[in-house]
Amino acid sequence: MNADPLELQKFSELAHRWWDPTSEFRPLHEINPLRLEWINARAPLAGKQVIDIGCGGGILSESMARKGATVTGIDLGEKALKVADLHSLESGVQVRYKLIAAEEMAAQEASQYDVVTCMEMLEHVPDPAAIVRAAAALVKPGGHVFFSTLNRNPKSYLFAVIGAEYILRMLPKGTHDYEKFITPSELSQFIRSAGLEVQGFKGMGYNPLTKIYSLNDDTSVNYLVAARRPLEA
Ligand SMILES: C[S@@+](CC[C@H](N)C(=O)[O-])C[C@H]1O[C@@H](n2cnc3c(N)ncnc32)[C@H](O)[C@@H]1O
Repeated sequence: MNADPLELQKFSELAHRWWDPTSEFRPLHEINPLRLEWINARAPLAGKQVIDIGCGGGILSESMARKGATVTGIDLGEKALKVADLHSLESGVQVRYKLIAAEEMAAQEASQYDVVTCMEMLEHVPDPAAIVRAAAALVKPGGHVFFSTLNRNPKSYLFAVIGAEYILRMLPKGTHDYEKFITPSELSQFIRSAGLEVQGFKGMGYNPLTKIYSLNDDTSVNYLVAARRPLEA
């Protein structure tokens, strides 16, 4: 199984606070409108079949469903999925949540999705390239795949680990393991090896003075990447 039990446990222990915008999940709540609009601008979501890999409590999944997509969210965290299901019941926003590995879902539902998203998840798995391959298998020819993760360099260590976990205390200590961060060139290689085309990168920055996140062209810490499965000849 391509999963680290300790990583899953970390998110499980906090799962009941997933939808509390002042909790450890505050950064996900704050970046969500930015990533949602970025995705929706590249792949208008209304009417699309979407799968969200590593969906957690469903912050992105629900927001994509609100845009009119039919969304499936998958994760290996049982508690997070329970929270996601409960929240969907409360909000009335329908999402199909499933406890299943991305690789297994890819074997069951290959080429079924117009859009595949996998945000803030690759840096928590032992074999991120296998998740990228699963995403490539799930998307239809011509469909879109979006990833976000953390770059690996001294600046990202300083900002994403020391800054976010120890100085600003935005995230619990130990949330991120620097060794698992992925450079844009490594991720590009995973994407191309999986048969997808890289469409573009976007950086995401945080200003600790204004406490505001924004999208920019600086991919040195947090970044997103858009990819596409070529139309078959
Ligand atoms: C930082 S959270 C991101 C949640 C969501 N993608 C978002 O951005 O709002 C990471 C998620 O990845 C999930 N995860 C970690 N390892 C996984 C694996 N091997 N397969 C599926 N999900 C995994 C965790 O359970 C958690 O829900």
